[in-house]
Amino acid sequence: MAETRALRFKVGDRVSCNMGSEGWAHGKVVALHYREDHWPPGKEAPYQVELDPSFGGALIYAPADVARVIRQELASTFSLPEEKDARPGAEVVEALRSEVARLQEEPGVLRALGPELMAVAEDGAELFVPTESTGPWTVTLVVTGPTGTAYEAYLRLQLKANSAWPKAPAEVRVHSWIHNPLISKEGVLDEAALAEALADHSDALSPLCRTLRAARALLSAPGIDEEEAEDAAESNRQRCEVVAQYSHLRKHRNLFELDAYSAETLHPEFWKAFSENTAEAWSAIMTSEASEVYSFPLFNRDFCAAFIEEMDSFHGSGLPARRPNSMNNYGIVVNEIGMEPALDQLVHTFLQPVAQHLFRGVGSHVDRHHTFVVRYKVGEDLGLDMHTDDSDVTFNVCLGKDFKGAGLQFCGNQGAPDHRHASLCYQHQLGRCVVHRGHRRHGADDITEGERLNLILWTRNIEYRRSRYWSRHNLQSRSTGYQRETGPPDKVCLSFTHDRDYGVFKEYAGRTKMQHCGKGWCPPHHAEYADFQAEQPLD
Ligand SMILES: O=C(O)CCC(=O)C(=O)O
Ligand SMILES: [Fe+2]
Repeated sequence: MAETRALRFKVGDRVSCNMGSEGWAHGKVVALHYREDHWPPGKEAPYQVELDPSFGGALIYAPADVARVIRQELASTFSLPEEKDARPGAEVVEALRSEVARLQEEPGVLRALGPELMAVAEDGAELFVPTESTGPWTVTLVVTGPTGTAYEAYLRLQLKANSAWPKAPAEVRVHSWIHNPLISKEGVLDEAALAEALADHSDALSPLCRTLRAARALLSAPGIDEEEAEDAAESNRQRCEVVAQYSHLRKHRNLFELDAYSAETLHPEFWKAFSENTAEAWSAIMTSEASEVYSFPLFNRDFCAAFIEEMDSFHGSGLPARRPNSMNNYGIVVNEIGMEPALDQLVHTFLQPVAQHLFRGVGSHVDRHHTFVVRYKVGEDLGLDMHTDDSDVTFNVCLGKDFKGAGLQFCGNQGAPDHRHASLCYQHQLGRCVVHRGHRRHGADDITEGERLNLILWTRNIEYRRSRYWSRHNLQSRSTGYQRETGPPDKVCLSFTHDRDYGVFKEYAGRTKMQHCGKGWCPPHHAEYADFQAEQPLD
């Protein structure tokens, strides 16, 4: 018989279960060593869990006793501790400040910044503006991972502490896009695993230092599921390998450096607004293109040309590139070729204030960013089907080259009655950035001449995603998140990938009919407009 390990929970314990794309659902353990009749002999699940009525009340089972699958119930919010544990804000700030100063001495720490009061935080359902007395605060760390492991390279971490610090441990967010089974899709290091790891480090260390050591140790821990941990480490190793190999082939070394973005590379108007950093200065460089779509000058000409040369050089190197998404065959995820430190600076220093100015709340805080270059050319990818981005705020900068066509079509917000109605056709301009919410339906018209490269930054805000606002626009809430459409869609807003009525209004191009006809899901049945007609699937 296989060796049995003690289970972490007992009957009656409150737990949170990982429901995949639907997030975490709360409930209580109702049975241990659970089995279903049709399971082969020997198969069992460690726990049966009854979900709370607010999560549907179903009986489910947890397939593994690991923190990624089932963990102690999460507090409803991490921003504000229980009242009895809260300390005066000034004390917490002082404690964090002196710990940050000491962290600079810690091996592997390249930079330690903060504490900084968060510009926005969630209290479980709502977003609120923290104050110096409530917190929470963040400390940002740029570190190298554990030496000799697949996580050795540059890492950007953000520690979020509330006013019960250090009694309440910090939440650790890994902004770098590394593969690790203990890091959630949004980049949060598993809370239960962190609590266990903290216990392994001496409490004589300062609490921040202890948190950092525990976090680093966890990244390279074999994990409970060794195979998964090894797969993640391998994919990380491959990424580091590409970064290392390309580091010898870089054409413009400055594009990869921490201070790549400066008065020399940014557009002078942008630099002026950034230096002044007032609402008036930002407003002065913004063009309102349509409701919630803005554009502004970001890069200067020479910088765009250098960026393009770098992309051409990477393509020419023959090194493997990870593609940004399934719709894009020629794009490159630039974080994975070694540009991450530079792009972190672009996002967190320069684009964050823009997002805050344009989209207060959702744009007030940025965690991870997924950044890539897309390339369109006659004979290659021509355009991009209508879609929404898995981002909260998207920045899209045109790098060149010369081209015709390729308008960026905007429709409505996902799930809104007018989400398939046209609102804007934006024409890209060299060095100019268009910025919009990720849930806005948009797509790129085909290029008719030349070649186009754009730098796209998808930014995410965990605070926003934990609040009630997120589920309204969340891709997964197709059942509830869609309101009835007001009428038939505009042709330009149709998506051959997603829509059920594409073929009713438009001819499919080439092979897309075989791939997509009759396979769409949009609009969901309850949101169909009057006299809706779905296309006929192919036989
Ligand atoms: O090609 C463009 O300008 C749009 C690209 C885009 O929307 C995306 O990659 O998400
Ligand atoms: Fe997009």
